[in-house]
Amino acid sequence: MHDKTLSELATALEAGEFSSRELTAHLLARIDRFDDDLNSFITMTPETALEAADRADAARAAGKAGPLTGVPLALKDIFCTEGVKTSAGSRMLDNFVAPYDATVVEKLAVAGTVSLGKTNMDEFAMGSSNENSYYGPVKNPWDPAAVPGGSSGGSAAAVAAGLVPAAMGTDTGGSIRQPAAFCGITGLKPTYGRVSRYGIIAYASSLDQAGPMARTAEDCARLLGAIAGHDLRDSTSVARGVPDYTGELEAPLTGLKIGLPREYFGDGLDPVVEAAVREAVKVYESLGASVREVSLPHTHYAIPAYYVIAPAEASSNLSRYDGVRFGHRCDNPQDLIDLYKRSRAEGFGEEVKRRILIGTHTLSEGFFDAYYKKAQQVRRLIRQDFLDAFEEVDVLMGPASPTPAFDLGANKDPVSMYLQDIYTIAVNLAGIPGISVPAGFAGRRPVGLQILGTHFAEARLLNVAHRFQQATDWHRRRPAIAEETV
Ligand SMILES: NC(=O)C[C@H](N)C(=O)O
Repeated sequence: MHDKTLSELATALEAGEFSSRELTAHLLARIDRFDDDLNSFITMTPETALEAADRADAARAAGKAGPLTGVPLALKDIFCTEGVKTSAGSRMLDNFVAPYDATVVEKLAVAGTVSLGKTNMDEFAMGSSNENSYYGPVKNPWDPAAVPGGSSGGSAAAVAAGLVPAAMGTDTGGSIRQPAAFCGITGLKPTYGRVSRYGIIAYASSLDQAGPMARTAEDCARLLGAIAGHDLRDSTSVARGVPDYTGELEAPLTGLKIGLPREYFGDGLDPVVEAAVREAVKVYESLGASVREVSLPHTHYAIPAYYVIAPAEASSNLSRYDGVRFGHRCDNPQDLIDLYKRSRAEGFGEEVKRRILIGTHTLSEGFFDAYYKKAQQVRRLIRQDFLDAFEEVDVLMGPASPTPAFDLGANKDPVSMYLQDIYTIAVNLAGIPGISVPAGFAGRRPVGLQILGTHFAEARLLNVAHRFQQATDWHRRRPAIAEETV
């Protein structure tokens, strides 16, 4: 069963080949068997999963099943789930049981999906390797010496290893697309405002966006349809109808105009990654697309602008963890200041502290204009680069990451880790959608092709990705662990 994609599982459930309970029990057994080593889950919820599976089977028997009824999945541990620990990968929230469901969680439950548990992640989504988790690093299912990417590394690894057909991630600067690329799966970051952020633990509120991670674009289309939409509880969610994202998957690509940003093929790009991306572009030409070079001239400002804006917003969002209301509280505080100081010193990890310090500094009096305001101005220029490019072409293509998955422990210096985000973070600054699809290998390690579209062009991106997956089989390749039986 675990060799099937989410869409294939939905069809099999509908045909009565097996029940949701059987499928759920099978995947829970796989997680039990393989995840001690992989470490892709922080919390498993087997009892509630089996109950949800039974409800799904009952709904189907009563003729009330929808397209996702009974389909198992997992949630990054950043989505609040009522009655379940929601840690954000941090010691600070190790004791936090969310009192309510995030909108995404609620919508997935209404759609009849079955959550198996909460996946590992970089602490508060800060990282590109999953090495910043309080719960330890996650291994890449393709190669245990490699990282799975981050921050949604647990979600990506769980899908690649065949523990779940899909998982939810969040992407502030690449956290869905880069781990998807490193683990050889498909990951979509929707337009900012497409999916409600209500109940998602906030990192950088003007950049955070949730999206699906699965094996195929078709699977992502089904899931996006279930989670997208306006939400009165998130004022940044956009009041705009949700199209049927599966409806346009098959549209032919004749006449599609592809732009290759010159800046995405420069220094620092691994030649094997570049070759895979260029091969993928040739596949598109054979499908009737035309290709031209374009320029996104402010690309090199994206990392500095992001690493001012994201820490600034994080320093403000993370000020709520004070040891008073919830989260980690130090033992025997002497007074209020001691309580704040020690609770925060003990609860946060190193990278989170670094970003709080940077963010607090850039927002402080005398520095705000020089850093934060300037970064916001640069952000506008970056957004304009994309809008100009989309006047000329329909989609942009390039690598999701400059290298394939790197070795655990290889990027100890924070700046070299930040440089990993070179091709993904401008997309968040601009608010546009992006998808990473499997496009080859560098040795055993997968390579991702990133496809970008203008605001709310998700249906087009999914169509472009789906057609590629009909013409190639990279997304069908599986690591040895996914072939192993329990
Ligand atoms: N959260 C993300 O999208 C990952 C990014 N590397 C960051 O650390 O901010």
